Amino acid sequence: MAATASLQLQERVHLKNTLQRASDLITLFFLISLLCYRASSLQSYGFVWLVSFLCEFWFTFIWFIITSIKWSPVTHKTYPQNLLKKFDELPAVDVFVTTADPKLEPPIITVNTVLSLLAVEYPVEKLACYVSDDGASPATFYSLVQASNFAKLWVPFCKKYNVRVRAPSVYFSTESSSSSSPDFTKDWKHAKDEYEMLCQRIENACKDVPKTGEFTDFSDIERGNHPSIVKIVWENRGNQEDGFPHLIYVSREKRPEHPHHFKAGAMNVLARVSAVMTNAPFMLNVDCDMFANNPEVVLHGMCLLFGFPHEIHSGYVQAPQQFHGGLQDDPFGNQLVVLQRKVGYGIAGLQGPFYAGTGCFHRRKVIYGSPPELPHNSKHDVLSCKEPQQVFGDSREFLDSVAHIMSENIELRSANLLIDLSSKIEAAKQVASCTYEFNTDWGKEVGWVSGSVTEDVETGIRIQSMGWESKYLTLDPAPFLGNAPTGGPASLAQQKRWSTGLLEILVGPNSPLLATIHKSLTFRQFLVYINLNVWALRSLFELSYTLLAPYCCLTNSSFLPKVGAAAMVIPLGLLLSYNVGTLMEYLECGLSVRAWWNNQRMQRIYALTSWLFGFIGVMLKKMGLSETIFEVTRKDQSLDEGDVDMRRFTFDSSPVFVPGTAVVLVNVMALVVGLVRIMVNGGGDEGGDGPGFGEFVCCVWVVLSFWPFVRGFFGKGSYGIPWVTVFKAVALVLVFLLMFVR
Ligand SMILES: O=c1ccn([C@@H]2O[C@H](COP(=O)(O)OP(=O)(O)O[C@H]3O[C@H](CO)[C@@H](O)[C@H](O)[C@H]3O)[C@@H](O)[C@H]2O)c(=O)[nH]1
Ligand SMILES: [Mn+2]
Repeated sequence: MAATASLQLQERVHLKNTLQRASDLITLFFLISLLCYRASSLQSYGFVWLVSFLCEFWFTFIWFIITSIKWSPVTHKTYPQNLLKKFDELPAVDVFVTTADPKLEPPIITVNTVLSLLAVEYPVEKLACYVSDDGASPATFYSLVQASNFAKLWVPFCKKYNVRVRAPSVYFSTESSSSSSPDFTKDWKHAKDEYEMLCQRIENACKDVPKTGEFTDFSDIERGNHPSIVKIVWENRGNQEDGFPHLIYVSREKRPEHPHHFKAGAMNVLARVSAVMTNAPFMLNVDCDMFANNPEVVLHGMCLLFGFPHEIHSGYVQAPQQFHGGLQDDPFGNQLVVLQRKVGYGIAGLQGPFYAGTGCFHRRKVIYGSPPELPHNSKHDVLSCKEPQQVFGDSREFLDSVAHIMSENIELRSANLLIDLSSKIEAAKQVASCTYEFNTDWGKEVGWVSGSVTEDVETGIRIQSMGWESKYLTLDPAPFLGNAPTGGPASLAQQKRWSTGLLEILVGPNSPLLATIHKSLTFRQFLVYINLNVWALRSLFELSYTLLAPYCCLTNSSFLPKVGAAAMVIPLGLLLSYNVGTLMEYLECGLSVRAWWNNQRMQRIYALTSWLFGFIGVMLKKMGLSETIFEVTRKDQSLDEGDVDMRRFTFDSSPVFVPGTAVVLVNVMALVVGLVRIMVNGGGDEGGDGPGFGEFVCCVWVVLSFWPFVRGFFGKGSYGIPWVTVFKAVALVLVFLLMFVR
């Protein structure tokens, strides 16, 4: 190995963004002007002015952070062809897939992800795929067994014909066999027929689960109360020509009296189970719906792990969360395209992307808490002051595996993965037990950090605060593609979980603030995390600001300059520069004006629904009144582009819809009252202290942003806002009127 050290594996490319900077600065200029205007006349106005000032101060603060994050975008080009020239042998990678609920996450989705991973371009004896099933579902296990049978045909087929998308459901929905060689047509047809049969069998198994043989482990168990189940679905013994990687099913022990820490808990079990079995120095983790969309993805990942003079530069390699089958114009504002392009590349130029929970390559030793080796760092700090079993738990097999991983240069030393897996099952079950982590550092200094519902970001902070940088793996075609939620309830629930978890981090032991002061998180990376961590807090300012204009209309006052006044230039300039600036970003990324608007309005909706509940949830948790839980997002199997209904906002009776409904009611009411008053008494911009053009524009803007809710008042079934929600919203509106408008 390391024969030709000069061969480049990656290249850092700076992206030009002069226009972007100018546009962001203009908006910042208007924001600051607005603050100065408020500050200069704070005395002469009352309460409304003060609230406006505080909100605008907050918006300026956030905009300053965003401008700073986006300032110097970079991307890294990767050269996998050099990898193969540079190293005689590639390092081993353990691949982790998590699933939690066969109803919300149909097994066929997991199967497609697993098949795409088994078929990647990488030496098969260097890969092992572990599936964690928190649902302890025999249907999921059965599906994996069936999938491994299909893989015997699918993996060679993909490699023989260099198939580009190796998730069969996606491949067969887009490719056809026409105009190809007769050989290919025959093989294609065969693979397609077999895949359809696989789907059929899996569908049947989901209805009527087998209970004999291998499946007896699943009989008479509850998903929250059962022993560890570890099963080797497929063992690659290295004796077949067209082999494919090991496939192992893991369902960790669960008992009602022990907390299981949701996904963080599942990841930690995967880390340990894989350690006692194959112990690869690298791990790749994906969610069950995130298939490998680029067959060379692991090679590209290795380029970023090995492409730098010092490993400190790539503690982990994160691919962006990209989605497939997205609805046209992004009606739920969750495809994150512009965010990844503008903010993502910006972060890539700082300490590196935050860990997003899926599509990420990790170094095992980093997950185990190893700081980067620097002259002033004593090696393996964690290990130096405590006994290994206090840190890692007391499985002998596991401790041996740790010692091996922590030893010098293991990452490139060839590991023999062709071991007898079945001899490791007992050790694996032990480390998958629900008491294994007691009195150890797991979930704290070692492994995935548990305690917040965004374990991903928190784990990333922990890693970066040791000084590690991370790298952003962007490829064309995209490295991985997942499933973005659709409909109101699922989208709002996901945003609620994110905002909850992010705020939990801010006030927890891994707060980026502490990490910057006491550890090695850089200042601008701190800004990256602050921007994320305060989502829930943003809701308070957005809510206040949303209520300002209706308040003014109802109380015959104003918070914006009048049309004739010179100061009106400021809010007008801000409105223009912000909207034109953000619209340009969407157009630049090849998206439509509609997509821009949908994202704008969904941001307002998320802020006043999900993020607000995130804030309340964290407050309740801090007061000890409730716990935050990880609600799994429903994964839709097929998104039909032409289906208008999929794009429409849906509701259920969840309280999360109440504030949005109330906001619409207040704003509509304010518009009516304000207009009637002007018609009767005159006023508006010409005279008096009453609301003018500015306030009316604000009310209309809010109503347009909440258009899905406006439609919801008239919709039927899940398209309509349930009556209970409307009643609760009316009650809130009454409270608002009684408190502020007398
Ligand atoms: O108790 C649990 C709960 C969830 N999961 C798995 O976690 C993954 C993510 O769950 P999902 O419902 O899809 O959440 P998303 O909001 O789509 O996930 C994003 O946000 C999460 C943090 O909130 C990260 O963990 C994910 O990686 C990231 O993709 C899925 O594979 C689940 O099967 C478990 O294994 N055990
Ligand atoms: Mn997901």
